Parts: sequence; C-alpha cells; structure tokens
Amino acid sequence: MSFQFESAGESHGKGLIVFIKGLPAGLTIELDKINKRLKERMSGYGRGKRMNIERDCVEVVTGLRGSKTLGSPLVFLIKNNDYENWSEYMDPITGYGREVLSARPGHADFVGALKYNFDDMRNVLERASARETASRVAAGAVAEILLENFGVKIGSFVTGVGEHIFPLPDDLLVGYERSRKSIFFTPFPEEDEKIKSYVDEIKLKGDTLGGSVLAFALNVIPGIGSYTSYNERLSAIISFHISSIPATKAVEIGLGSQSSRMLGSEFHDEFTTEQKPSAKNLYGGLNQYLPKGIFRRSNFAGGIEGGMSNGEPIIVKSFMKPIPSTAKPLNGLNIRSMKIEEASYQRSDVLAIAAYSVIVSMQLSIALAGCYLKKFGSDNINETLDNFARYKEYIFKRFST
Ligand SMILES: Cc1cc2nc3c(=O)[nH]c(=O)nc-3n(C[C@H](O)[C@H](O)[C@H](O)COP(=O)(O)O)c2cc1C
Ligand SMILES: C=C(O[C@@H]1CC(C(=O)O)=C[C@@H](OP(=O)(O)O)[C@H]1O)C(=O)O
Repeated sequence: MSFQFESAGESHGKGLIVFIKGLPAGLTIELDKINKRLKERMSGYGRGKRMNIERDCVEVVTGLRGSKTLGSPLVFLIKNNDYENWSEYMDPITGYGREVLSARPGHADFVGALKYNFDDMRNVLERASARETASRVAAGAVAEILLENFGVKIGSFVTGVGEHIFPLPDDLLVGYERSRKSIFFTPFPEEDEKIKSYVDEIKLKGDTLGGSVLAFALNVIPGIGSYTSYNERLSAIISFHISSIPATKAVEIGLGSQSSRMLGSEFHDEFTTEQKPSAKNLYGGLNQYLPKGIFRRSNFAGGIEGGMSNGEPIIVKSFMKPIPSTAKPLNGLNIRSMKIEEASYQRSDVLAIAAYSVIVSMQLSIALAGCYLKKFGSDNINETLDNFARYKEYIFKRFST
C-alpha cells in the first residue's frame, strides 16, 4: 500500500509520533509548509485554553537527508507542551492519578473502559482525544506537498457553524483564500462578528457547537481510484479517511444526500459545449482533461464517477457534531458506583470547526496521495513524475484523434 500513515501518542503525554511509509525517494519536504498547516489546525474562534499552551511543529526523527526523502519511513515528533503540567500523572513509568470516573456522553469513555477493562477512563480519553488529529495534519501536509508535484491544489472552508449555514462562494480558490482571513475559516470574514456573538452566547450558556465544511481538490487527473474492487473506489477511500476524524457524523461526495431527492435528468453531469463553473453547479466545467471545447454542465457527482476521479474538482462535504464536553455538564455515569452523576468537565473547546476544516482537507490529501502513488509508482519521485507525464500525454493524444 502506498502512503501508509500511523500515529501514536496520548493527549497529555510527551507528544505525538507520526510514521509515514511508502513515500518516493527524492521528494523535497519543506517543513515550513507542514508547520503552517499545524498552526492553522490550532486556529479558529471557540477553541479552549489548551491551544494557548501548545505550539505545534514537527521535529524530523528519520527519513530525510538534505530535506529530501530517502524512501525509508519518515518519522516526526510533535511535542505536547502541556506534558510539563501533566508529567506526574502521565509519566510512562510512574504516572498515576487524575482519575476520570464519570463517563462523558459523546466520548469514548464508557465503552472504552468496558472494552479494555479500565476502571479509570483517563486511560481511554488520552488516546481518544482529538489531539491525535495534529498527527493527521502533519502527514496530510506531506501528502499535500507530494500532490503539488502533480499540479493538485487542496483546500477547504467552513460552510456552517451550528444553525448558521453559509452560501458557497462562486470561486473555490477565492473562497479558500478568504476563509483563511476569517476567524471561523468561512469564506465570509465580514460575517465574523455576527457568528462570534452567536458562539459567545452559546458559550455563556455552557453549551457547545458543531458545523460543516467543504473540502476540494483541483486538477485531479481522471482515473485516480478504480471501479474494479470495492476497496479501490476513490469515494470509499476518501469517505473512510474523513469519517475517521473524531466528531464526524456525515461525509458527502458532491451534492451528497441532496442527490437522492433529484431526478436523474437534474443530477447527472451532462457533457456540453458551454463552460459555466459556479457554486450553483458545484463548480462543473473546470476539467482540463476533456477534448477541446467540451465541458461538464455541472459537477454534482463531486468529481467522482465509478469510483474514479473524472477530472472535475473533487468536492467533499463533512459534518461535525457539537463538542461533547459541555461546561454545563450533561448526565454521565460513574463507572464505580454505577450511579448517574454530572459528567467530568475541566476545560474544552466550544467550537472547533476551523481546525476540523484543516483536518478534513489534510485527510483528503492523504487519501489522494495514496491513490496517486498506486497509479504512478513510489520508488523515486522522478520516475513517478515521468509515469504521470506519460499518462497525461496519452490522455491528450486520445482526444486529438
Ligand atoms: C479539532 C477537534 C477538537 C476537538 N475538541 C474537543 C474538545 O475540546 N472537547 C471535547 O469534548 N471534544 C472535542 N472534540 C471531539 C471529541 O474528540 C470526539 O467527539 C470524541 O473523541 C468522541 O469521538 P466521536 O465523536 O468520533 O464519537 C474535538 C474534535 C476535533 C476534531
Ligand atoms: C489538544 C487538542 O484538542 C483537544 C481535544 C479534546 C478532545 O476531547 O478531543 C479535548 C481538549 O483537550 P484538553 O482536555 O487538554 O483541553 C482539546 O484541547 C488539540 O486539538 O491539539
């Protein structure tokens, strides 16, 4: 399998280990690009006090020489600054105390304690915590660097915060750039004050919020993924990568659930001679890999047909549930007394949708990077890119005959 990624680490332990296998040798890795994404993941209005403590960045442990990959496993360490405050409880040899006995609804606590036979749910929450998503973003940023070599551009923005739903921007890239100027990562920074008051109001009530994001990949060449086996379908690979992000409750490709309410004649992306990409047709018509003068009327399929990229932008929407730890605690279950009591609460995010937006786009990068390497090889980057160039040339030759 190409682009294998593993992570290790507890939320308040020493740090996170990121292990990436299957990268071609000779790929230049700019650490700045990885650290930029890590910083973005820590941003956004609504996050808790933990984000004031951490300064996420990668330390390279193995796999690079002179900033180029060696083809061997690439391993990063992301330190947890908060470990300093937790070493007494989290030391791998002597750590003890700060038990969590009241299972928090919406968390892994209760079933984790049952499954692994713990009587302290700290042993569960330390790994179940979304702290782990920093490692996904580090690996995803490497995948993004790889994809840049194929001309692929990845991005995302927030499309909803609680009950506030935003219209899609008419230009994906403009929307993406503008989203990085918003404290909520929406394409509408001018709406920030309104949403800020809403989040403040929810926070005052001791409650929390979720939201939704749209992630995209532009210039993906047709034929990534395959219809030949269930586990090679690009839609399945992308959905798996994104739905594995904590707090994800739905992933949609293209128009997603809306498609079920449409007629075949309305939904399917007809071929046409007119190019009209817009938010309304989900950016259909941006495909560089069609015969000259031929376009798609729409991109409701989100760039995937038959489990393969079709050259239109890949569009994925993902939905995050409200943060489960609420300052006004929900009823939990004490796993020793078996009595219902207020769930444990110390500190928490009220909203983490901006971070989620970054994580979704980085998981999309990992999903695509694996499929690109499967198609074009993964021993040496020049060989991989030669194979890519040959395939591209073959496609254009087919259209000219
Ligand atoms: C970026 C991010 C930050 C999160 N921050 C918190 C948090 O501060 N407090 C909390 O209770 N849950 C937080 N969550 C959600 C929980 O980690 C998640 O809901 C929980 O582990 C249970 O997993 P599940 O929602 O996938 O069932 C966060 C999730 C993400 C993606
Ligand atoms: C640490 C991160 O997110 C954490 C995810 C999280 C949870 O329960 O998922 C709970 C909070 O941790 P703490 O209890 O230490 O405040 C968040 O801060 C991070 O994103 O880096």
